[in-house]
Amino acid sequence: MSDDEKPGWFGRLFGRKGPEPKPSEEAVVPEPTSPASESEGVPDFATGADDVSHVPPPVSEPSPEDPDKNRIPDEIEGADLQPEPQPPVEDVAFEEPQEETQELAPEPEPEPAPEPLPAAAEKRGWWSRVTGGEAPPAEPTAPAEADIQPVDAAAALASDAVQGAVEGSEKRGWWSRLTGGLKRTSSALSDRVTGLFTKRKLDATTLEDLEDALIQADFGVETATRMAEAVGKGRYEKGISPDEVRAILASEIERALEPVAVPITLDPAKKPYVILTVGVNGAGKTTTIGKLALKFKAEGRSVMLAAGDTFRAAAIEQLRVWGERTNVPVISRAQGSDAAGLAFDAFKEAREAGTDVLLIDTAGRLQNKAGLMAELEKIVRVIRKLDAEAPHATLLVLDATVGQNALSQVELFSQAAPVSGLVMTKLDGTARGGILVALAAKFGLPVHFIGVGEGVEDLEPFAARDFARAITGLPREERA
Ligand SMILES: Nc1nc2c(ncn2[C@@H]2O[C@H](COP(=O)(O)OP(=O)(O)OP(=O)(O)O)[C@@H](O)[C@H]2O)c(=O)[nH]1
Repeated sequence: MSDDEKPGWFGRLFGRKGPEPKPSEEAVVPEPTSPASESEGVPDFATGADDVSHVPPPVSEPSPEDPDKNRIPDEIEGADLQPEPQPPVEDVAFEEPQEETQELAPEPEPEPAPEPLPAAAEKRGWWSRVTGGEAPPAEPTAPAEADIQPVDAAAALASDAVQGAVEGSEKRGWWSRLTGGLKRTSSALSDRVTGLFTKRKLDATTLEDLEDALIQADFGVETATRMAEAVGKGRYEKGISPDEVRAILASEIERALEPVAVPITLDPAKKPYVILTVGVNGAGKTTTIGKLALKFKAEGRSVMLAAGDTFRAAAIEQLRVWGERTNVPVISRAQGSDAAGLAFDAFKEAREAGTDVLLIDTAGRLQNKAGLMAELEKIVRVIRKLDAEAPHATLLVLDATVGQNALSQVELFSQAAPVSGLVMTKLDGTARGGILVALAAKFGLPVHFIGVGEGVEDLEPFAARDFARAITGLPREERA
């Protein structure tokens, strides 16, 4: 289909979306009032990349009547990297850690008392299918060490969050969780498709409206255009049912996502296999680490956690509670300690204990963005003193509710750490789950896991076909 056959297609596409838009994906995609989607409230983690020059800022055109009307409030823009009213990190200076492991003080009384692993932990099968590896022998016991200062209210909150994640998992299958989690996106999309294609002949206006719906779901302009064109191909002035449209969209989405649906593969020769997790605060790093720890353990792998978000006491405590609940040792130090030194010590300890997987948490917020990036670079540099190939995987955890801002977060974090794959959380909290497709189109980074809820079973390996069908409201199709 040529542009001549679609009068007003691109004119409308680019002309209506802003006064002076550029013909690029980011310039055209509107963010209604904030970097996050309209439905998510006011996340304080919605940015993290305001100095990435080639990524345009979210829509912030002043209104002629009220210049402040569309201004992005300071508390949203860049808030994840603003100072916190916490004691400052003491040692941001690059003091490389010495070989000696620091003495760790006795661990405080665990609070609350750890509970047995949920049934999910005993479930096997999916992880084997994904990792393909043989389950290693039983876990050697490594000492749980910590010198965390007691954190009262924060600890209680963190414990509640972990408790909710563990207990909030009703016994439902993944497909049901996935479709439930993607409901907001799929309903919005499906309603538009039904409205547009019921008893109507397919014309340019209908396709433009479809394209708008896809853009609103954060698929990105390029992908939305391609998908709308696929629907229109050879069908002008003919009838097409909403289900046919959904099927075409699903197949386009699957095609775009198939190359990035790559499972994380743990190399058993690397002991420990070091996984660094990065991302802005609130994206779900700590929760993801806890859920992954549970999954790895369920496969019989031994796991150790490193509480590398030394900036926030609550983050340390949250990881400690995850460690208790999953019966996994957590290496931590007092708030404000050097995160790179902690990562180094944890690596050494995991190696000495013969641990299979070391999951390192990191801060998502520091006193400023440069500090955050410097800390990540330092962690990577320091653990490479023990193994030049470490970290063996660096997972960037992205919160789907930040919408197009996820694109700039990938660019920002990739500058500081060797991001090897993505985990997208909170797809249940947005009607704009198409962001995953936009990310795939732009970066082609492997998407290892997606999260569709707070429960431990709400994080699963990413499968392109299931996602494509769930997001378009189609029933599951079993592969032959
Ligand atoms: N609805 C929903 N909530 C999620 C999902 N993943 C994580 N969360 C919740 O998001 C919140 C933040 O998660 P954390 O794991 O604390 O995020 P973080 O990136 O470690 O944040 P900091 O510790 O602040 O750096 C918690 O309440 C989680 O339960 C998801 O897929 N869906």
